[in-house]
Amino acid sequence: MTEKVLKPFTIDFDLITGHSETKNSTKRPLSKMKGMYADDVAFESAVQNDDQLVYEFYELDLPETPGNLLFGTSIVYPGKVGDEYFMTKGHFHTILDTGEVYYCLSGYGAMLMENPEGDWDIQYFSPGKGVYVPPRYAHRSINLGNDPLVTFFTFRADAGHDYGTIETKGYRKLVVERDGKPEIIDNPKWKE
Ligand SMILES: O=P(O)(O)OC[C@H]1O[C@](O)(CO)[C@@H](O)[C@@H]1O
Ligand SMILES: [Fe+2]
Repeated sequence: MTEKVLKPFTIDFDLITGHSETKNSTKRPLSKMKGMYADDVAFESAVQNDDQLVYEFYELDLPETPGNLLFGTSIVYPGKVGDEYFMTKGHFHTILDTGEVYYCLSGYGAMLMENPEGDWDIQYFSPGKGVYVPPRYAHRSINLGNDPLVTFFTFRADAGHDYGTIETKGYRKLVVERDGKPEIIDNPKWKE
């Protein structure tokens, strides 16, 4: 079978909201994030209450081959579960040796990263900041502000997503609000 030749194309993403008027986003409400927040009681009551939309992202339907790049915007809404800020699930890439670039369009937040060797890091997003996620690092965007955190991302199209590791082990660190400010703490649920 011959591969379809991909033609150049252009897509719109709003610089503030991150939304496209021509594409559909994938939506993750709280109920899709069971077990990911430290406070299970606060989580269950928030799901029962209004099951808020935590984040959504645009990922284009491109062939997942090594030469292609997946790209789009990610929008994490402001909010908390207990004292833990709204965040994405986070993932490793199935091809672990994959880097990814994020560029912040609007809002304020952070990218929390950790690798299988036990190193972890946090980099902060504000408009105009580009964050590099090196190969081997799981990554999770966290909204630390009062407005949506909007980023543009791109990575190799064949990288794949590995959620299993994060779902079973969690992240080593959490970002919670203490005295009105973000603080990084050890995740009480983290398993070696
Ligand atoms: O995989 P998660 O943590 O649900 O977040 C999805 C985000 O990650 C990406 O896969 C980019 O790494 C985007 O498609 C999207 O912004
Ligand atoms: Fe990624």
